[in-house]
Amino acid sequence: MEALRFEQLFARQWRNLAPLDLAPGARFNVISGDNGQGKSNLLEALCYLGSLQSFRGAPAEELVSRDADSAVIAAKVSGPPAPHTLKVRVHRGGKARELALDDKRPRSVATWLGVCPVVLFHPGDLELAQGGPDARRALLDAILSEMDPSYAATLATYGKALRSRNRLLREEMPDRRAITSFDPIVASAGAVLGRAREELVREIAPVTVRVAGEILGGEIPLEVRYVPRVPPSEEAILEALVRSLDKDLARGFTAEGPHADELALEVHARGAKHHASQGQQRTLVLALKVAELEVLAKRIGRVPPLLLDDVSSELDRTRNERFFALLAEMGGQVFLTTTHPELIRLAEGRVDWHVEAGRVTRAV
Ligand SMILES: Nc1ncnc2c1ncn2[C@@H]1O[C@H](COP(=O)(O)OP(=O)(O)OP(=O)(O)O)[C@@H](O)[C@H]1O
Repeated sequence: MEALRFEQLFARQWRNLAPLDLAPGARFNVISGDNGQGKSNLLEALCYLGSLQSFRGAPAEELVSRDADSAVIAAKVSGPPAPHTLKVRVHRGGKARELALDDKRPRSVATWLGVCPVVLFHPGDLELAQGGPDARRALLDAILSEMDPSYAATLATYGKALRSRNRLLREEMPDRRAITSFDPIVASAGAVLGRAREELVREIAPVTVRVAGEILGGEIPLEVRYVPRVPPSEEAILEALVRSLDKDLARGFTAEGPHADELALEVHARGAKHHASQGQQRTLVLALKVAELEVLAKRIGRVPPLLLDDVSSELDRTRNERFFALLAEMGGQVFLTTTHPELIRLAEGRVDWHVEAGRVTRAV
């Protein structure tokens, strides 16, 4: 399968980066440097070009260099069906960002997002194994929204209806009729979300288990399952909403529906949060990201770039080596940041970059 690749990256006034104009390697780009030098800022620029979001949740204000009013990042992207150029200008002070796709305003944000989707791992993703179900649901929703803009629209419809229903549940004199008027929309949108998530988990679960097994060097009894609160059918959700109305009124929120579904990650048949070692949790999260990459590649017919922030510090030496061996077998362009480039056991197709005080140079 062909890969989507960043062929040229340009940045001006982006965070602490000095003016940047570089031609990344087609396979592995190892970005090293001490703490606080700008490695993640570089990865954030690539991620923003692909997803129009900062993976640190930063507003535009923070992306612009402290002594500038606006920042520009741009890239040439190669890969089927055609090469493209992406250019974004973000401003300080609330002015809307400007997007140029092949030098023209894109027809929609969805058009832009379809050009070069990326898969990102950053240390905050450990929340997927160590935190509650919210982060895991959000991962499923993010993957599905990336693959299908209509999923994102259904998610927005569901969220809006749920918030309205919850607001009415909390009123001093709740109006049952008004509350239940939202049930059909919660049920129909909810069933679409639940079925799509169930299907996605059927695809990512075997990949996650296989990859985690490979990194851990053997079979561990690992399971990845979708556990819906209510079976994802319109009738079942509607029935559950009716059944729990009295309880919902007492608690002031809607208990039933896909907002309460779980993506269960289990080791030895117990939740990874409490029963997996830190190394196993990290492995599981990296394996989930590789699964995301594989599933996304299959759906869009191209391998998206993989961005790994500070991945070498997540695993011990042996597991690191196994992880990099696995990456070497997979196709596609990879960018990874590290403070210890010597720990990155990649021989072929490797280009090293060094970042110091925001200046990015080719390392030899
Ligand atoms: N808008 C901004 N303008 C100027 N400098 C900024 C801006 N935002 C962040 N920085 C600086 O960028 C640096 C952090 O860069 P970055 O997060 O990329 O570090 P890193 O090399 O990934 O480090 P670590 O290894 O610690 O993760 C800090 O020195 C910070 O002060």
